[in-house]
Amino acid sequence: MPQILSTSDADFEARFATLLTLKREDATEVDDEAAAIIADVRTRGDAALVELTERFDRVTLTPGTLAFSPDEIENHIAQVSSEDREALSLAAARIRAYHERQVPQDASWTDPHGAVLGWRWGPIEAAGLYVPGGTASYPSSVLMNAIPAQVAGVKRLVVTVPTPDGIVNPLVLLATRLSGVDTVYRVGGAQAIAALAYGTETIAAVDKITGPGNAWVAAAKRRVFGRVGIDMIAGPSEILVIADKDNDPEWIALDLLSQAEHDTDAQSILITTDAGLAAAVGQAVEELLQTLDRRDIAAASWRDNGAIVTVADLGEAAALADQIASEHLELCVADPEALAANIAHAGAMFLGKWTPEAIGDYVGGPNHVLPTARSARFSSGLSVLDFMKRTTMARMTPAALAAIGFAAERLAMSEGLQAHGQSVTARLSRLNGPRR
Ligand SMILES: NC(=O)c1ccc[n+]([C@@H]2O[C@H](COP(=O)([O-])OP(=O)(O)OC[C@H]3O[C@@H](n4cnc5c(N)ncnc54)[C@H](O)[C@@H]3O)[C@@H](O)[C@H]2O)c1
Ligand SMILES: N[C@H](CO)Cc1c[nH]c[nH+]1
Ligand SMILES: [Zn+2]
Repeated sequence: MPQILSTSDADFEARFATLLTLKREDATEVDDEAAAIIADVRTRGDAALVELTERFDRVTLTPGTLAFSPDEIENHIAQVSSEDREALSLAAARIRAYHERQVPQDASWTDPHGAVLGWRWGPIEAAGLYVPGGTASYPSSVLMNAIPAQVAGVKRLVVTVPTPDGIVNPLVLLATRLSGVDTVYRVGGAQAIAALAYGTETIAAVDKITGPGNAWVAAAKRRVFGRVGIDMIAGPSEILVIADKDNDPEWIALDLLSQAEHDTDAQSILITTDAGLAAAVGQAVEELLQTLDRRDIAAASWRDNGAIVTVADLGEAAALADQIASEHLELCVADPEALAANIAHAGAMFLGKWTPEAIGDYVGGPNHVLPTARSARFSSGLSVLDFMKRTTMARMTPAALAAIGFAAERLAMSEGLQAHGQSVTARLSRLNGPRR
C-alpha cells in the first residue's frame, strides 16, 4: 500500500516528513557501493570496466569491444522500422527546435569610464552522455542529452549505455546517429561515470558528464563532481500530480504508474482536494498495475515510495508541492496557470489534464533530463547552457584605469595583498608619474 495521508490528520507533519525521505537515491549503502566502483575503475581502468560489466550487465567484453564499431552500429540501425524512425525523427526535430531557442547571447558594452566589459559564451570541449539501460532502454534520453550538446557546439560527444545480456535497442544507436554522437561505449552504472571522469586506457576522460540514471549512477555523479562538471542529480524518476475533482481516475492512475514503472526507486504522489478522487485513483492504480509488463517494478515503487495526499484546498497543495520539489509536476486542475504561478519548485510542469507527463518524456520539446530527490529546489532540467561556459571579458583604457584603479589599490592594501595593489600602481605611475 502507498502512504495515504490527509493534511487534516493529527500526525500529518511527521508522516509527510517521512514521505520526503523515502527514496533510496542518496542512501548511504548505494553511495558506498558507488565509491568502491569508482575507486576500482580509477585503479584498474579497462580491466575493472570489463569485470564490472560482466558482473552487473552479464556481458563479456574486452577493451577492444567496449565501444560499438561503426559496422555494428550500421547493422543495428538497419533493423529499425520506418514507423520507429519516423517517431524518433519527430521527437528529434521538436527537441532541437525547443533547445535552439536556449542559445545564449554574448554581451559587450562600454561603461561611463570607457572600460569595455561583457561576457562571451562558448561550448565545453568534451561531454560524456549517460544513457540509462539497466531495466529499460532510452533512445529518447540519447536525444535529450545529445541534441542540446550539439546545439551548444560541443566538439566531442560520447555516450555510455549499459547493454544487459548484450542486448541494445537499435533505436538507441539510431538516436546517436541523429544527434552527432562520436562514440558509444557499452558500459553502465557507476563504472561508466568513473571512466568518463577519470579516463581509462580506452575511454578518454571528458569535461562534463550529463544524463539520467538509477541510484548508483546518481551517487557516482555526485562523487566525481569537481573532477568533471555534472549537469545535476537526475536519478530515479518522480511524478507529483495535483488534481481537482474533475478528473478521470484512470488517467491520473496511468500518469502515476508511468513514472513508477521506471524503477523500484521511483516515486509517484497524488495530491487532491477530492477524497472521492483519491479513493478512485487508489483503486485504479491497483487494477491497472496488473496489466503492465513492468508491474513488479511499478508495484514495488508504488508500495514503497508512493502516496496519496488529500488537502483542503489548492493553496495547501501548492505549499506541499514546493516541499516535494518533484521532478515532474502535473497540474490537472481547472486553472493550471493560476496554480503554477503559486509553485516555485519543480523540474518540469505539465499544465492541464490534456498534458500527460509522457508527452514531455518523448515529444513535447522540453528536456526530460530533470532534477530529482528535491534537487529541483536548486537546479534545473538539462539545457544548452549545461554544455556552455561563460567567460567574462574586460578591457581597461588608460582613462578607465585612472578613474577606478585607486579603489583596487585601497582594497588590495586592506587585504594585505601587495602585488595586487602594485600591479595597478605601476600602471597609474606610468600615466601620472610616481605619486608621493
Ligand atoms: N531524472 C531523469 O531525468 C531520468 C530520465 C530517464 C530515466 N531516469 C531514471 O533512470 C533510471 C534507469 O535505471 P536503470 O536501472 O534502468 O538503468 P541505469 O543505466 O541507470 O543503471 C543500470 C546500471 O546500474 C548498475 N547497477 C544496478 N544494480 C547495481 C548494484 N546493486 N550495485 C551497483 N551497481 C548497480 C549497473 O552497472 C547497471 O549497468 C531509472 O531510475 C529512471 O527512473 C531518470
Ligand atoms: N520520465 C523519465 C524522466 O524521469 C524520462 C523517460 C524516458 N523514457 C520514458 N521516460
Ligand atoms: Zn518516463
